[in-house]
Amino acid sequence: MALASGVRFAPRALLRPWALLRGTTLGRTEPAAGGGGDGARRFGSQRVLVEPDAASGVAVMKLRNPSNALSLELLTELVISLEKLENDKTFRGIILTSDCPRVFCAGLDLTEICGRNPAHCAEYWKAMQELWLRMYLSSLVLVAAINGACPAGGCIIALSCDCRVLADNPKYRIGLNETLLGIIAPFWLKDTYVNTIGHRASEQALQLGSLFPPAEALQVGLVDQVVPEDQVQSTALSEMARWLAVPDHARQLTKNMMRKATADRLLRQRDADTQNFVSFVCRDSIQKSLQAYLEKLRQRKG
Ligand SMILES: CCCCC/C=C\C/C=C\C/C=C/C(=O)SCCNC(=O)CCNC(=O)[C@H](O)C(C)(C)COP(=O)(O)OP(=O)(O)OC[C@H]1O[C@@H](n2cnc3c(N)ncnc32)[C@H](O)[C@@H]1OP(=O)(O)O
Repeated sequence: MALASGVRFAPRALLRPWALLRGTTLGRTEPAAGGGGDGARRFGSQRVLVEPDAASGVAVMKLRNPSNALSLELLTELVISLEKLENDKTFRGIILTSDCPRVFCAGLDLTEICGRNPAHCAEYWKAMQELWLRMYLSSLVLVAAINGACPAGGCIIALSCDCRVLADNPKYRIGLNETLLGIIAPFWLKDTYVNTIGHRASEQALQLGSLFPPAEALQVGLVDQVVPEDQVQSTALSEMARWLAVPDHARQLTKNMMRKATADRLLRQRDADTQNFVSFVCRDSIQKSLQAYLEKLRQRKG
């Protein structure tokens, strides 16, 4: 499997991705609902459903994990689906959205870093880096159709797209709220925020752990459009058409020019970034506060 980073990254899950997917439907195709003609074959896995439309060259990728928390399995399946579309010259763009009601993506799956050993945390963080690198540097146009809450790691996924359309629902807040959990956004995530909303706005939002409701997210430039919920998909398609109207080679080279330095910074320090993450999250104090946060989330449900 070709990796965005070259040769250094070899988490077990990605070296043996199919082992994780045993019993799932990844790689199988089936007719899309209401479809049946050329380009209407969907494929996917347990946690990622892909609805490709060969005629338009656009695939809709739907996340369908509980709360779309970024488990190791979800990260792995996302990378595999992305790679499959990248390698198929039929496709020029992906619309990324959620199949879970009210949640686009709940961010890191905290159960992957709570009570886990350092090796697991390292493997998990490398998978997170890999997904970000692949999405941020993708040659395809990525449009996020954000149809639910989008905190922290969910915001990372959205920020790595080229364009963001957010449903106008005050409960669907977006931002990097890490500090409120007692954790810190890594430098590459901070850089992505700065690239999107500027230095001062990022400084404020990161320190305060701001989660922006739709109107504020639009105002600060975190999303490109806010539309009624039932128009998120159609607006994402219109945005996609606008981006695909540009010749691919010119758009791709320009994207690379804009993003390469940010990605290279992580590529140069990937191992150190992993070590920082592991030593930070494995501290007793951080483990205790993550446990308490998870417990609060579970209780809130009842
Ligand atoms: C220098 C050193 C650098 C060190 C770097 C350190 C860290 C990395 C830093 C940054 C990277 C990114 C970090 C993150 O992403 S942390 C995660 C942040 N996410 C959140 O805070 C969101 C928490 N969830 C919610 O607010 C809500 O669940 C929701 C997403 C708004 C959805 O609300 P809803 O009411 O629809 O659902 P529930 O709350 O009932 O949740 C259902 C179910 O899901 C579980 N769950 C939710 N979120 C998570 C999660 N992130 N991880 C694991 N599990 C989650 C929740 O507990 C419920 O579970 P149950 O079993 O009860 O069904």
